[in-house]
Amino acid sequence: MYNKVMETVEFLNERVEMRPKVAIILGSGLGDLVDYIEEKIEIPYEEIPNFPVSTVAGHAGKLVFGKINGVEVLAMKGRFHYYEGYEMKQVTYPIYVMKQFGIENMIVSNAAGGINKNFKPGTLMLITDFINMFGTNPLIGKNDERFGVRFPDMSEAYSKELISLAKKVAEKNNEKYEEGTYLGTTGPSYETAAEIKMMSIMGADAVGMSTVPETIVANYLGIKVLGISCITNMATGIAQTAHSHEAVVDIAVKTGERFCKWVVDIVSELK
Ligand SMILES: O=P(O)(O)O[C@@H]1C[C@H](O)[C@@H](CO)O1
Ligand code: HPA
Repeated sequence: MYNKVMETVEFLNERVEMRPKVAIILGSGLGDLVDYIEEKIEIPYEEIPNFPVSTVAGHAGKLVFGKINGVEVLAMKGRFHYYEGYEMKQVTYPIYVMKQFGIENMIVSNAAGGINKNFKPGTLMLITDFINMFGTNPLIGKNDERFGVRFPDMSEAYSKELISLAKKVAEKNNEKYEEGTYLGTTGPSYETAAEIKMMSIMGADAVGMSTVPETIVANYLGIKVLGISCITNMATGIAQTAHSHEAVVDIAVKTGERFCKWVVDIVSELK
């Protein structure tokens, strides 16, 4: 895997001159953030050696390099989900590439179902911790010490420093947010009411089908992570309405402007 990652990095080094230290992974319906990126260089995943290709509606599938208020960034418009049939090593492959490319801070976002009854569709939730319910871990397999240690610490899965920056920025700009624990599960079926009841007892505030594998690998590699969930619907049993991915994307797009403004303000402070 190490050689494959280096081959991908070499390709990117040849294609772009920028050397961003900040990466942003855009969740379902949140891809409009790329409109805030200037001096864009876009590379579709299919052109990138060894990169998987995204198959989900609402996920475009390209790397976007550029600047936000003068800060160089690398955005992933379209991520890889375990339920698409990828191996965990494929789902998290871009994070390995980011690390070798020089990324130090990663902002990871998602659309999620709200379990905390104080939330409503359109709530932006700062992720303070995760619960891994994928039933597997992206680091399973022989460990390559060039990447990280066998038993990585997860006591600060989401960087306290980045969380406090995000809060400071939100308070300064009157941006409303909540905080909570994100529970990641495989999907692709949405949860049953009984599962949501269990997840609530376990301490989850929101549920989704991504983010946890990327966060585990980023921590393993020594990349600081900030996570933001866009609550697109109340989870099964909390709201009595049936779910659809179209409705999830619709609410994410509608919340997108507030999400983008917050992320732009955070990135601008990461000079
Ligand atoms: O990529 P994210 O986590 O934002 O996408 C969520 C989870 C599923 O992929 C999909 C369900 O509607 O949206
Ligand atoms: O209710 C949900 N469950 C799982 N993933 C989701 N992504 C958006 N909403 C949801």
